[in-house]
Amino acid sequence: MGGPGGGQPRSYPLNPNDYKLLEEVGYGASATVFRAICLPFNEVVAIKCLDLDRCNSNLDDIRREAQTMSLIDHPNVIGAYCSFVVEHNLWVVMPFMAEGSCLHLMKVAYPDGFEESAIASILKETLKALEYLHRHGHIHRDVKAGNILMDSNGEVKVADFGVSACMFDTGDRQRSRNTFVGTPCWMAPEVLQPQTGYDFKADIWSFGITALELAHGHAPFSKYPPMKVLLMTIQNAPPGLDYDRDKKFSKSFKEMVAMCLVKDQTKRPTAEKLLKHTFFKNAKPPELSVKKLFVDLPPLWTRVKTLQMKDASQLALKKMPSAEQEALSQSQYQRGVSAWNFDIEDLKIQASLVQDEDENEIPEIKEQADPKVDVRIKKTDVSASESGLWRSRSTNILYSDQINGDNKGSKVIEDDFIESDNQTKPLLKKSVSKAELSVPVAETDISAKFKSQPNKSRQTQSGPLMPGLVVGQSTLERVRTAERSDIETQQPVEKTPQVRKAPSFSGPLMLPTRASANSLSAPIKSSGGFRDTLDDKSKTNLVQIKGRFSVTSENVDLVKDIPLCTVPRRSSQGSPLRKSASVGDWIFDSKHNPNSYIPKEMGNSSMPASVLMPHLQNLFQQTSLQQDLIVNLLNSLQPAEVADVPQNGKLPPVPRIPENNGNVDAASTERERLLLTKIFELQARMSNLTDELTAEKMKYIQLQQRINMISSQENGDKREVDS
Ligand SMILES: Nc1ncnc2c1ncn2[C@@H]1O[C@H](COP(=O)(O)OP(=O)(O)OP(=O)(O)O)[C@@H](O)[C@H]1O
Repeated sequence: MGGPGGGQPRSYPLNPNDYKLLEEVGYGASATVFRAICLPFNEVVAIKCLDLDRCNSNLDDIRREAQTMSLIDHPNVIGAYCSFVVEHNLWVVMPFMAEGSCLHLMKVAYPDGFEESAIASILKETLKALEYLHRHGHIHRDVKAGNILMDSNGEVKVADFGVSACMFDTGDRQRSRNTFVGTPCWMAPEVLQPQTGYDFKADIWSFGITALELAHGHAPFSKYPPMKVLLMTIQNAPPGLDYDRDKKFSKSFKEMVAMCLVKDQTKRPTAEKLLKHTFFKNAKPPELSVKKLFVDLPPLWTRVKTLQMKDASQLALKKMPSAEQEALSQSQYQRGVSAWNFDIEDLKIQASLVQDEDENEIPEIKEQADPKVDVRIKKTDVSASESGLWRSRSTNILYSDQINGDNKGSKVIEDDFIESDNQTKPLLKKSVSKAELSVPVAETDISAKFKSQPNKSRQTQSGPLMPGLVVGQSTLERVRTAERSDIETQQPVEKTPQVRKAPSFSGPLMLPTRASANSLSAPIKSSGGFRDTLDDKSKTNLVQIKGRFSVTSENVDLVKDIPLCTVPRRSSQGSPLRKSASVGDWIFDSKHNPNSYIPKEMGNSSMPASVLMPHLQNLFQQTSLQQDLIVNLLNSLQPAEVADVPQNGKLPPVPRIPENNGNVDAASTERERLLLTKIFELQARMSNLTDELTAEKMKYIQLQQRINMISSQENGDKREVDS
């Protein structure tokens, strides 16, 4: 059978000299995509150049990934013809999609979105791809207009499934992804909530968001900072097509979007079911409705260049953010979101601190238009077996056990894949030897040229390398570099041709400490798909892994901030905790610290009730609040850990999370102990206060009795005097 997208199978050369790189046609967090010619076949292809320097995986891992990639074969999922290593880059050769991504197209020619007939066709093709992926146990997890590619005949393919995620999720890619443009607008609520777990229905949510993106030209909430978006996704009603504002769209379109954007994932339809919706039944073939979108447009590379220039000039005009904004941004990013590693309560606190100048406005800023609000929170770790699967025509191999989710050893099955339109057929046929699986490493002239050009040498951190041989490469500083952070927008535009500047990570969006990456392309499991290795830096900050999520030391900072041995004295106005749903309102005044401010006279039973009462009330209030705090702290732990918390004040053994295989126990011990110690302190404090309160209540009752006695005595005396 054919390669990706059908056609005759043929082995694409694995030597970079057999390809001529032409224009740059796209760029992502980790890669630059070029139009290229495969010289022996005289065929136009796309080559995605991924910088391996930013990948923590060794070559074996990469090789394994490349093998796994070869699973995918569907007309609506972009596959790879072959892949090979060129020095410190992985080149992935794939079909060239001449019209680029829907996002690019909207940015260039349809800022307010496409018309419904085009949307229906694009979405239908996308949904077919999702149905295929889900049926084979994979979640795309990055469905969005930027990952839907179109060819000039109207063909639609979903991209970015796999290699980039799996290659870069364990290390610097995290940093690059988190400082790169993008917002969490597409993420389903359950994905944002560590406790809930998620499955392939998360893609259906993202699909619904993508529908809105195609309808409006931008994703909902795209004008807001990421933390705000996260909170809005969790707390607000789901976005949708408005019956008044979106009059031009049909009822069935609105209905379809509403079905996808249901917060309860179990109530969302499967891709298969959704395909049967009237909206898709009536969709025209893409060659009729999509093809016409490109009429009169310049070629893709010209559009990409125009976009880069436009974005560059916008950035130049953009005001520098104030010092406060920068500080806030820095704090948000450092403490709130670390890739997928965040604590939702911390996030809420951080989000609540974001200025809300125009919260009620309809979001207008286009996706990726404002670098200040951009952060990518998405794919992180992808283990080999979980990764996206790109076909490698050079090997045409896949592992049956990978398909079946069986991890026992790699039984190799060979050759071509069965076209998946017939959804019931198995993916594979024959078998070949494992020895044939290796991804060749090309030691070539190009490698030498890369090495020999000092200004084109490898970049530090996240900047993908710009191969020196690229023809027609942009002469502008890559806008994407400038887009990555506010601080980067302040840097002068680099005019030097063919030199890619290493992106700065020192700006407001810098994430100096980051916990591990998490799997995003895991085979479908509702939760617990986590795992992978942690980079060194993250290990030191990792406190705990909760399902797929890690809690970093940043996450517990707020807990740490809470005074435990002394009653907190934060005012409701000044405390960063005051808006937190989890911590409650710290309304105490220092005057009411029970330790130091219970009047000595309290011990005196002759104290009048009117004096005693306010103190008792205050004590009671404090105790309740502290109880709340303890409950919240306990809630922030996994149930198993809560069960482990001893009642005798001794530290429990550090909880072991099954997924981490003990790898991070050592790293988490310190923080966990700290947290637990503080919980015990709070418990002890609460118990003391409860005792005090009980004692005071007793005194109060005694006082009342004495007052009653005295007053009845007085009344008796008075009556005697009167008589
Ligand atoms: N086969 C292709 N043909 C034409 N253009 C492509 C092709 N593949 C990718 N592109 C363009 O390059 C861009 C970046 O590609 P891709 O999304 O795969 O990179 P990435 O680094 O994985 O991005 P991301 O940051 O979304 O993870 C795409 O948005 C698209 O515009």
